[in-house]
Amino acid sequence: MTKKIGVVIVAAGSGNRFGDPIPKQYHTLGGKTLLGHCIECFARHTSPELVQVVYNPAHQNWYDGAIAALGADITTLPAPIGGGVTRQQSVLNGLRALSARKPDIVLIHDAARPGISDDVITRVIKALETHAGAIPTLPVADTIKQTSRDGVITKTIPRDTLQRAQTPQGFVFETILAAHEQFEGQEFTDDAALLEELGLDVMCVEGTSANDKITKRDDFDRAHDWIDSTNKDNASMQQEEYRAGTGFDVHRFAPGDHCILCGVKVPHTARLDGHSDADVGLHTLTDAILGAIGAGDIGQHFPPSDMQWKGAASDIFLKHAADLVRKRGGRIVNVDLTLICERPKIGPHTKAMREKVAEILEIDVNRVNVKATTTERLGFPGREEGIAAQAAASIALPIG
Ligand SMILES: Nc1ccn([C@@H]2O[C@H](COP(=O)(O)OP(=O)(O)OP(=O)(O)O)[C@@H](O)[C@H]2O)c(=O)n1
Ligand SMILES: C[C@](O)(CO)[C@H](O)COP(=O)(O)O
Repeated sequence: MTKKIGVVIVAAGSGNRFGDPIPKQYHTLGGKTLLGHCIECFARHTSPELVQVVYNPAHQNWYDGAIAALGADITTLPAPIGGGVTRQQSVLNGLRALSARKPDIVLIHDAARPGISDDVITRVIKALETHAGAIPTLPVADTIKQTSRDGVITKTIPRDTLQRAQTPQGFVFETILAAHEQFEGQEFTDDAALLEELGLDVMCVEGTSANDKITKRDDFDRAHDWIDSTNKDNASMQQEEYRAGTGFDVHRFAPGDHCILCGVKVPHTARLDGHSDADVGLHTLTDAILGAIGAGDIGQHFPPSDMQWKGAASDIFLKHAADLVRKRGGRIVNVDLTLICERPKIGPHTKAMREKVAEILEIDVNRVNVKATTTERLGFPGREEGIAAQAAASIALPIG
């Protein structure tokens, strides 16, 4: 009898060791997020209806962007379920959500392992014909040392019986659900450990190095190598194309004591005048991003005639543009802004401005540049009648 295969992909982690504002599972390789690669691979072994993603609801925008970049056949993917504070709790939430769909077996996978292959999945499923659990592993290649807390070696551990555990970890569904329910709140670092605790056999099958977990930045570079080699063999792999957009804006000065520039309050002898908070920096960046995705300009999305934008904080406009990029499955590669004025002096504020823009766009601060120039006292900026700004944005969008 053909077994009904359920899948739980855990993607609710925050990627602290990866150290980027965007959680690692939402970083892209070859036009798709790490999570997207996993979803597509498992959907091939079962149907998308049986693939349950576990996520952090605070990551909704990133999640939507990840799904938007996938093929049309993924549209029947169930809504993601919220995770817990530990991987183990996230797995349990996923298993509970999946139980109504009554799978016979379940494969539990880390979204942080985008290099999962059909072969590894097939080996795990095959081993489940004779065992309650099966996991992919790789033998340990290095000599393993046990050390004291201060780093002095206390023992050399024979490595011939040691294996590195990967995912997907496959189980008879009812067995692993019952085990996770029983051990809820106790700490285990993988799912196989729960069956081990119950004295049940878990079989090891051969994993692959491409399936190693992305934990730190270096691991991500390694995964880039994997995707490059996969692309050569797989014409259907989705590719990215790069788009550029530019923006330009001017706001005049009016009586006041500070300007809002890139979301930062900059003390000055005048304020900038405008329908919103007149943040010339954020308006210009918004136009550059809208330009790169062919989405018109800020005035079309937020008409000056609309009173709801009167005095509005311009964060809203820039965030809207970034959301449009993510909804198309794209990502912001970098933005570069030049503020053009004699005064106020911008230099002392560029760090805070870059951080604020990065926060609004939800990208790394290294992808944001803010600089300033004068016009040598020529023209309206030179006469200190207002501030002009120009910006460029580079966006990667999936092709096809
Ligand atoms: N509360 C958690 C913690 C982790 N995970 C998922 O479990 C997998 C393996 O965890 P790990 O590599 O530790 O991911 P993070 O928890 O995101 O990373 P870190 O420990 O560095 O914060 C990842 O796909 C992660 O998203 C999860 O769903 N829920
Ligand atoms: C489940 C796992 O990926 C198997 O290697 C690993 O144990 C997850 O551990 P982490 O500490 O949450 O990265």
